[in-house]
Amino acid sequence: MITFEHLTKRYGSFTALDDVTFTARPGVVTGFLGPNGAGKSTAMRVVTGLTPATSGTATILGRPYAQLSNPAAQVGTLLDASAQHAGRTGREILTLGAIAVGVPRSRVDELLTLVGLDEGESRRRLRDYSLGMRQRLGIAHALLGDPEVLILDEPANGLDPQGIAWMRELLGASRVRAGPCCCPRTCCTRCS
Ligand SMILES: Nc1ncnc2c1ncn2[C@@H]1O[C@H](COP(=O)(O)OP(=O)(O)OP(=O)(O)O)[C@@H](O)[C@H]1O
Repeated sequence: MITFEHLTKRYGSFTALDDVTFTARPGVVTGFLGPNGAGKSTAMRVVTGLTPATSGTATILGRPYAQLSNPAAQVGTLLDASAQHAGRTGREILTLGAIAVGVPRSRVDELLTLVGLDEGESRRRLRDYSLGMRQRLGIAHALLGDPEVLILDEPANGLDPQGIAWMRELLGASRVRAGPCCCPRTCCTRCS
């Protein structure tokens, strides 16, 4: 569960978040929608402790991120798929992550398979990855500790259609669809 209570974030005189209150419930995929500049990424940065709030609170599983007892097993984040050392290979990045959070190296192989980065691709450097490959690696990184909560900022950005379908499956989107689809297009994935 993620909870925002009266969260406000100001950059100087500019208000990026203004008194935001909501709860993202467990077992549900909660989409965070809004126009460019609405403050979506800012909210995710605040709840993951990367940016301090001006006022109000943001908690994960009832605690601020910094007070989580075992953060990797509690929350996985993908906020910027390119925010890794560009000279490291995908496998090196995941292996370093696995060491940092204390999970076995076998988890790296499991996740590389899960996200579809095969042996050849996992040995290429991040700077040579496409955006979609970076996203896949970032998702693997977020899943390292098998966390209870996932916070993903535009995770489908750069994924091909097959990748988007895979992402929907991964997030269990089919389990949380509410109501019948009213889309008149036969190509709509909700109708198929
Ligand atoms: N470090 C910063 N300093 C000043 N202003 C910032 C900073 N970070 C974000 N902002 C501003 O806060 C507002 C919200 O930005 P944010 O990146 O959270 O929006 P967003 O909803 O994620 O947008 P997008 O859909 O384009 O990704 C924007 O107007 C942005 O310019």
